[in-house]
Amino acid sequence: MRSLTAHRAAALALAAPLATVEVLLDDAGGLVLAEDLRTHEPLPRWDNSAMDGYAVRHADVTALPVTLRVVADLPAGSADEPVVVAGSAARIMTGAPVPAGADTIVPVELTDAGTATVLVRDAPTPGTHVRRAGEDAVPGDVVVAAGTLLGPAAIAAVASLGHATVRVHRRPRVAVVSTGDELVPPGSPLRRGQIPDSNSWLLAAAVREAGGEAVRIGPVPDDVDALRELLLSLDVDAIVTSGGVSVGAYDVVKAALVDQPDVEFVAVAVQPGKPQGLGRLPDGTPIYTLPGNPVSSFASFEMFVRPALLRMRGLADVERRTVLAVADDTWTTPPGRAQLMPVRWVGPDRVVRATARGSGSHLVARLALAEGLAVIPAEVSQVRAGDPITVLRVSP
Ligand SMILES: Nc1nc2c(c(=O)[nH]1)N[C@H]1C(S)=C(S)[C@@H](COP(=O)(O)OP(=O)(O)OC[C@H]3O[C@@H](n4cnc5c(N)ncnc54)[C@H](O)[C@@H]3O)O[C@H]1N2
Ligand code: MOO
Repeated sequence: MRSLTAHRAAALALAAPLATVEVLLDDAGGLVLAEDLRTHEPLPRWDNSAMDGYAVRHADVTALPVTLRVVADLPAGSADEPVVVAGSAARIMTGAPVPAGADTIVPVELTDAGTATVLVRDAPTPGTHVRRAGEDAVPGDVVVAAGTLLGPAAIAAVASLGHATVRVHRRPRVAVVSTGDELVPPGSPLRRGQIPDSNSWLLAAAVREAGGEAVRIGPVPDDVDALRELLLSLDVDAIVTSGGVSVGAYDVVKAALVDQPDVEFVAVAVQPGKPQGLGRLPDGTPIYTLPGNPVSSFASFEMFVRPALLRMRGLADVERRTVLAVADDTWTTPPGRAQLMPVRWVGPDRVVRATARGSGSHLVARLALAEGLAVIPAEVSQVRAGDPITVLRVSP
């Protein structure tokens, strides 16, 4: 059996950052920047006021109180260029350029708020409340680096540089194909033996949550030739299938792809998720064939597909944040296989199994309780209450 780590590496190796496109800033959220954005100007661009008040020469406000002549009125956005000479002040609002001659801002609260003259009752130390040009960034600084996920803060930084568009990696378009003659779309009546297809919905939602665009196909019947034709006709960046990869008489995905030279089927030392396939179709499209049991599909997507999609988006860090938690529960794990146990939090750092039935790969209803996936190494045979365990956080 192949180790969990080795199969993760093989899955990731199939992925590369996708081509880049220029998008409007309004459409950039959640995409990954494809180029370093440097500033050519100091940021802030000029010294400006941090307070509504008066721009003064500090030498004029050492003996207090003092009355100064108001020589200008400077709202934010003012293009005026007054000069503050001895005995004068400029009324100034937060964000307006500090006029020549002035070196200190006196907040309005320390004055009589006059407009022709101003009585300054108290004053801060020299230079106070002046936001200096270049204190955020200086010309040549990389402000937003290639590979940055464009969240609200990064988009603000891009906008502050004055860019209306950005070059980003395309989102992966991912086809999700669920297979199995027993499956019908949710909402359809069920005859004996049939169940609703939940995996194509699970995987499509997981693709979207990983920042991809999902093309949900299915459920498709166990027809080897039709499935092969379908898989080879898809024009997408990656394909994820569910079901049909173990050793059953009707394992359609395996049968449809067994002749593909660049697709391999392996047993991975992990529970759930043992039977796996991956590789490339003749046109180079990466394909991940996940086992059909719903918890296996969930855990396999998390382990093998999600990191690959993140890499296609242009991210360098493709790992989930892990939490070192304490088990508040006791369970056994399969010998010689890593275990991926759905867990939920019962305290800030304490977790229990999402369901007392554990990591059974068919427990799709109780999967809804999972907030994390505990990764128990293959060499551990039992988790006891109080043991430290590593948990991937799969919900916010
Ligand atoms: N003799 C053996 N049998 C099995 C082995 C084995 O090593 N030897 N491995 C078991 C393990 S582990 C897994 S995992 C499953 C994987 O099987 P497949 O990937 O071939 O999946 P199917 O047989 O198609 O389905 C398994 C199970 O999951 C249900 N299913 C499938 N697709 C969906 C879907 N879209 N939505 C909801 N549920 C789905 C399906 O009805 C089956 O109950 O094989 C074991 N067997
Ligand atoms: O590996 Mo299967 O995914 O245990 O049920």
